[in-house]
Amino acid sequence: MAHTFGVDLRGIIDLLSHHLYSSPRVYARELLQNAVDAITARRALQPDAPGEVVIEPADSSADGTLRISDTGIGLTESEVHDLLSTLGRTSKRDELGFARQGFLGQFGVGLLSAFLVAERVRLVSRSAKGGPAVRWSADAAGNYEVEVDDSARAEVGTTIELVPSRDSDHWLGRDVVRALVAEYGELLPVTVRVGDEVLTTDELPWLTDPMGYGARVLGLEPFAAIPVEVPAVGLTGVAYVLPAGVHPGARQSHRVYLKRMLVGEAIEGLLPDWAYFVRCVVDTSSLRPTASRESLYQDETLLIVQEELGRQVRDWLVRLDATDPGRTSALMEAHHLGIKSLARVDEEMLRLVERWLPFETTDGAQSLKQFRRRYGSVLYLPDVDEFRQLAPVAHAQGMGLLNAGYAYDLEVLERLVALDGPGAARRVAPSEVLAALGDPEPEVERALRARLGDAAGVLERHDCEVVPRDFDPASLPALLVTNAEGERRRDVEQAGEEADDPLWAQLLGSLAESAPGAAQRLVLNCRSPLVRRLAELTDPALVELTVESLYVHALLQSRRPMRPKDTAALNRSFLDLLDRAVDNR
Ligand SMILES: Nc1ncnc2c1ncn2[C@@H]1O[C@H](COP(=O)(O)OP(=O)(O)OP(=O)(O)O)[C@@H](O)[C@H]1O
Repeated sequence: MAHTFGVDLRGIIDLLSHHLYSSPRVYARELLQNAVDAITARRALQPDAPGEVVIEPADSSADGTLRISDTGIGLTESEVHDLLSTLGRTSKRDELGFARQGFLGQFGVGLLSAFLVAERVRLVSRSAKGGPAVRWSADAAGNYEVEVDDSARAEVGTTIELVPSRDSDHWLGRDVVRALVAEYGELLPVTVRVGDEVLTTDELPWLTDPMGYGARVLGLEPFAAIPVEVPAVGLTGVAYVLPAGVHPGARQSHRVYLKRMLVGEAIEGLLPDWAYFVRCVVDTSSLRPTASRESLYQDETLLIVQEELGRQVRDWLVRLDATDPGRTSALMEAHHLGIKSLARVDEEMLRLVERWLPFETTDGAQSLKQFRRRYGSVLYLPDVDEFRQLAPVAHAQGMGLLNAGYAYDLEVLERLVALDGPGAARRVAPSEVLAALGDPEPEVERALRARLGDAAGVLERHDCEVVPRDFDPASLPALLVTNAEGERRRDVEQAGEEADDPLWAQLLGSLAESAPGAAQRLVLNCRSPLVRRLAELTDPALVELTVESLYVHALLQSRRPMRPKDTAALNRSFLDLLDRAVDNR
């Protein structure tokens, strides 16, 4: 024997309220949507039919119920039985089950959302197709009654009445209803009134005053408003470029209308990730909403839209560059991360970055283009600290260096090389910068080396070898340079010192020993008066103290993290120097 499923309506309402919709507030949207759809259906039969929705909030009606009336197509008695009393039944799908063009609804569950705030829903309707007026009344337990009553209503259309459930009065009061209708329905193509107040506007506000509207919905003055459209999905709107201060990790949140009904104001996925500094406001006729109607279905079509909108923003950037260079440079500075990330794969964006984006260089902030013009090729260091350490030295020798230590810098420069050839940019090793430094006067070097015998213990303790050189600025006495291998060895050594397990410490120790030569080079500047005086010292203890102090100072300058051994050296040398200074008074 065949049976049909029994459905527990309370269970379904609980499911909707707790798991599908984010808040009972959606009841207002669902009722509005049904009213607008009914008007759309009627206009298909009678193009000149009136189109108006009127809402009477519960606190202004005599019996404390909320009423929403429309001049839509209405329902016949058999439609009431068929559509209102069967879950999932809808008039908005065709025989094949596809959502019908022009309608907002499609699932056949929206009316149930009325039970999120009402204990009883009553409907009175007269169909444009003829037949007597009907009444339908249902409670949240799933009991309903239908009654033909031709005197119930004279005009074609429908009135729905909600009897508030316990603790839900505030959802049906004027202030909340007004706010909800304005939020969801402001742009609907029919007149919607709450009491006497019309809440809909005829024009799309982003067409009449794009910047003003942007400031209103974003809460800040946009940098620019770019008109966008994707005709294939009936999408039109504006992409707002935000002013400085958006975090690249910020979630995208776009304001999306579907057939002029608000889906949400924090919809994701409308633009590619790189465009994190752009917020869209769009209306679309055919992107798919999820069943809660609070977000968009992440399907192939949305991906195509994402790509197309990304392209339009990018084209705008290129056009801006041609027409308003000042603004382009301001924009680049505000949103360089997103634009750089796009430049990795897009040649025109790369050229924009090359022309406009300021990089830190030994000649101050400069664009790649300026820098190339001056030096021919871009010599860069891929590490911010290394750059900061070597920049003053390189600059004093007339060598141009660029800091490529920030996100996407390396990839941008590699792409520049791929397009313009190997001469465009090249990574330099710190040793190359050192090679550009001059040799010291032989007698100064000889005297210095003779003194350094007294500091052998200190140098060994810090795995450091001294290289005397002659360079500007003379005020900089020492420079500490590490190679990657040396850095690794320092790490292994430190791990060995901290390891509890002796076997592990031994293994780490043997790894550290395997690399030949000292891990660090302390480049002493023989032009510095301090280093010259070091060469003339006679007290071995003072030589040791001076070398260790120079080492610690150079380490601090290099901004590398201090290890426990380094902190101990800093304390020791500082206190010893202080001691001597006080003694010499
Ligand atoms: N105001 C109204 N005027 C005329 N018919 C209505 C009205 N409200 C609801 N209906 C009918 O009841 C059906 C069920 O409505 P319901 O809101 O549950 O689902 P839907 O609008 O079809 O889809 P969705 O779940 O996506 O909202 C509708 O398809 C429509 O035929």
